[in-house]
Amino acid sequence: MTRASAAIPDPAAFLAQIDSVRTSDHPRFVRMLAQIHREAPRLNPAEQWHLRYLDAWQTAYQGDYTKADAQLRAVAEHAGDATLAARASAMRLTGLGFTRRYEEAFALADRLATDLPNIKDPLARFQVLFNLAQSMLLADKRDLALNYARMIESNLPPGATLCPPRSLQITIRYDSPTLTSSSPEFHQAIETCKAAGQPVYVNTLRLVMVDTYLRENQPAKALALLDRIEPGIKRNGLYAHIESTAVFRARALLALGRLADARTAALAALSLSDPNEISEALKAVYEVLYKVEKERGDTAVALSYFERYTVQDKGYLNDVSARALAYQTVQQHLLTGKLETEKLSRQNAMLRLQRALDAKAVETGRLYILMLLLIVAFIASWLYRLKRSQLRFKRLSHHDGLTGIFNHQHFIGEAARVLQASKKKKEQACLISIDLDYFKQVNDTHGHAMGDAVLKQTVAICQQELRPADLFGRLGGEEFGILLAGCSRHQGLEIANRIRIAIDATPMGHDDCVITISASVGLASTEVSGHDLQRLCKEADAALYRAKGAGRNRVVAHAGTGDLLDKEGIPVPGSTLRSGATPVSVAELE
Ligand SMILES: Nc1nc2c(ncn2[C@@H]2O[C@H](COP(=O)(O)OP(=O)(O)OP(=O)(O)O)[C@@H](O)[C@H]2O)c(=O)[nH]1
Repeated sequence: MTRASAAIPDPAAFLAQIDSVRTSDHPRFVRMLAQIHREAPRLNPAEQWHLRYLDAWQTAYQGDYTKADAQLRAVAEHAGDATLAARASAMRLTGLGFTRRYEEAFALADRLATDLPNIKDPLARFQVLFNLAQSMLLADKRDLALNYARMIESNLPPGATLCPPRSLQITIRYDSPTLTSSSPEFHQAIETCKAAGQPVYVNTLRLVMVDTYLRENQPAKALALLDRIEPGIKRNGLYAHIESTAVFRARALLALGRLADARTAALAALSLSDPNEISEALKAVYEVLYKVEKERGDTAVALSYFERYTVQDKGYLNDVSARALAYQTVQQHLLTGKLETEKLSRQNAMLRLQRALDAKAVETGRLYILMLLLIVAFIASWLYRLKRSQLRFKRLSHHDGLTGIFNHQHFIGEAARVLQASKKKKEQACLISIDLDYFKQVNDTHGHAMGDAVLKQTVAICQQELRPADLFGRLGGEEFGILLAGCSRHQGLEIANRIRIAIDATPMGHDDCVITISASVGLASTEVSGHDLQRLCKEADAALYRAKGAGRNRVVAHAGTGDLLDKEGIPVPGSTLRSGATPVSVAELE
């Protein structure tokens, strides 16, 4: 929608301008308001709400506080503009006071006071503070009202003058004995507002001055001042001022003894208000009428006015106590609310603490479980290592470090056990004793390392000829023992000779140094020697000794006739046991 044809080129600026002349030039305010209303359909939503606020303000200005309150509430709740909402709420405070909705007024005052730090717009802040001061005045909390007035004074919005806070301070001190018609601050406030071009404030202060003259029993001065200010008051059209002017005029005329004029003025004042309402103004009007009629001697009419006066007086007193009560009630509610909130927040804190404790307990529990698991894992790993080293030590204590086969001690122990079992099962077994020939020469010629390599390779060759059940051990330097379980003497001789041949035939040593070596073998069998290990050892050693003596590289079996093997390794009774080209002699033992 275009605004090219609009008479008001910038509605927002125009609205701001209307806003600024509300009290300084009220007739212009009314004219401008009517002007922008003609263009209302062209306004955007924000401008519409601003206009509605100004309409509400004017409604309150004219004295229709109930209607104004509904309008202001709509602005506060739906405008979606925090500043305008604060201003509308501030305006509502005064109207709620006038319509005697004191509890609502004080509750709203409290909300606004709490929200004050968030109200950043200087004009809105000014308006909130101003109306808060007035609501405190309503509750007869003059000290609080003065505090708000001073806050306004020390923090004026741009373009504002000292007029509003100064006149507010005078209003707050209204009725106080320290404020007289000659108090300099009174006159200074009037001058400040005059200089600021604020006729509404000037009139407020002058009306307070009129009332002060009346209280000081200076009715002539009061009347003179009223005569002077009445045209301006009528021009500005502020209902509260018009009503006060009429009432003060009646009071002044009565005090001057101008009974007929006083009566006329009082009836004029009465016509401005709803006679059934309770107000300070009506109370004053009925008092004037009662006194006028009494002076005139019309007792019946005087009595009827007196009755209305007492109703108003009582009503007014009730109203004062109602305000005080409402204030106390709101404070009590707020206090209860605060206590309730504190209680709730204490409970919340307790709950939070409890939750934190529970969480800590769970965490501690987890920590304990973790620690326990760690301890268990540590113990398990420690036991595992212990077992492993036990096994290693056991193995080391049972086996020969160089070749890995049983050491002498373990071999003897195991051999005794196997022989024992063989004896029980009535099985035969053979004990073979192997000794490498001229091994010293290997060490001397090729070094100790070469000797070790030969020993290991000899073991490997022997193992190829053995069965899993056979026992194999290193009995000394280059001497080995084999116990063949479940083995006849002939079988034993075959195995012994295969071992001898294999040793003799296998080149040993390193890559760069290869040698051949032979072994002499002695054999004892349970068939001849029985199952006693000691005897078997002794007789196998003796056979070995004989093999060495007979020229080495041969197998000699102890006793019996099948102890000699031919060159193919077939046992031949009485023949020589030898291999390859090496001439070997065989001795038949015993
Ligand atoms: N390299 C090495 N040599 C060993 C080991 N144990 C013993 N010997 C050596 O084996 C040699 C055994 O020599 P001797 O008892 O004289 O026997 P031999 O030289 O084999 O002669 P015969 O048995 O008579 O044929 C010694 O020189 C020992 O030092 C060992 O573990 N490693």
